[in-house]
Amino acid sequence: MLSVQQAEQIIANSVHPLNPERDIEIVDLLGASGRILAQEITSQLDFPHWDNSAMDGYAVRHTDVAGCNAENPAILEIIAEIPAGKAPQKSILPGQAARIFTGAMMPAGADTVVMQEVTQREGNSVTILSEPAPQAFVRYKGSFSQAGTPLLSPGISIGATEIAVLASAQCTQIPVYRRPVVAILSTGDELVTPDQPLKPGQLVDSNQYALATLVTQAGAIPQMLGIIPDDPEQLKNAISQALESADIVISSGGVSVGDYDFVEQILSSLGGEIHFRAIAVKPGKPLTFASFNSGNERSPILYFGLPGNPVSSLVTFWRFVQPAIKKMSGISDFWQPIFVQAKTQHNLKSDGKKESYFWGKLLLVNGEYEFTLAGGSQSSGNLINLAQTNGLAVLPVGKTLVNVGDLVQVLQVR
Ligand SMILES: Nc1nc2c(c(=O)[nH]1)N[C@H]1C(S)=C(S)[C@@H](COP(=O)(O)OP(=O)(O)OC[C@H]3O[C@@H](n4cnc5c(N)ncnc54)[C@H](O)[C@@H]3O)O[C@H]1N2
Ligand code: MOO
Ligand SMILES: [Mg+2]
Repeated sequence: MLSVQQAEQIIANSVHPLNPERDIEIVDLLGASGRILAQEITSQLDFPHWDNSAMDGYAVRHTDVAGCNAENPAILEIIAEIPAGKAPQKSILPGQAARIFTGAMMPAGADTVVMQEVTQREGNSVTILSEPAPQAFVRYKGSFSQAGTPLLSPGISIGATEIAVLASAQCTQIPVYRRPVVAILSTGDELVTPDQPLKPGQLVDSNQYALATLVTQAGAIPQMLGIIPDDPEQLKNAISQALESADIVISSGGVSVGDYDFVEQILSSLGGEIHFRAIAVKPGKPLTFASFNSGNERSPILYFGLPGNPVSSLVTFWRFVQPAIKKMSGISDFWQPIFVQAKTQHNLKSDGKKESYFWGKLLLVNGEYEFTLAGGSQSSGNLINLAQTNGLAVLPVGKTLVNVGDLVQVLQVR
């Protein structure tokens, strides 16, 4: 059977990131939050835009205050007052100073700011009681970034700090990648929507809602196609409809070896290339991955047939689908799953034949991660104790036991 790492590689090789020319949208500043930048941002502005003061105080010529102290102060004539937002009108000549405030433009002639706390003011003169360092408290034009220098690179995720840079650069129409569209369908005759009363043998379709939530969190647009019965004709129609409009299609259920598991045969009959239909992972063994060449300008459409068991479908989503969505979305870094090392608070046991995932809580305790196994059943059919978990501890193939207090790799989820 294929290893998790082989499956991961096959998926990564099949993902085509969105096209930075074709797959872009223009959004406004606040609309850029959480989006992926598609083009480099430069500015014709220097940062700071002009020499300005970092303190409330006095703009002086350093040569006028060199060597001064409380016993031997420098006394200067104040010839101007420069608040923030006003251009200075006068140059500072020897023996002169300007009253200046934080953020205000430095006047010509001055090269240093003396903070107000080491001065005494009397009418139009100021006494400097302590020598400042040359150029103290001046933020020089272009010293943070010069005009024409790239400010933001394509492929980054846009958050508050990037929005601050875009606003400062007066960039209000921002080219971002469109969000990938991910179609989601649930298969199973036993499934009903959450608002329907249950008849014997029926079960609520929880996967569709959990997967739609995770798709949104991954930065894509979920297209919920509902519950499709275990009927080859209806399933075929639903999947071919999903392939029309989506970049990625996710189904849950119908990928095992039962008489009502039709997903693989339908993918083949629709011309999909099946890359694998089982991997050595627990839970999630029957994960099925296929791609469809759309023939035209579009990149291949990826199909993930997730196992129906609720935990299996979420574990395989976190481990395999989420990185694929992120890589497709145009992000250049940080699309890979994040693993941390944690000290386990419980023994973790596996038969060593498959890479095994255990769900629980990852907590930072005194700067070190601890993993606490979720209480109750670790059955892939038990979604109840998956709530409020945020980590999946991983035992690789060949590892049958991790003892309490030993380190284990944990995949961060949520
Ligand atoms: N003879 C074998 N049987 C099974 C094997 C095997 O190797 N040999 N593998 C088991 C494993 S492991 C898994 S995982 C499941 C995968 O089954 P399917 O993907 O075919 O899924 P279904 O049979 O349709 O459903 C399985 C289970 O999950 C429930 N389910 C399905 N969809 C949803 C949904 N949208 N929301 C909530 N729950 C759902 C369904 O009712 C079943 O209980 O196969 C094993 N069998
Ligand atoms: O893979 Mo199944 O997911 O073990 O229940
Ligand atoms: Mg089945």
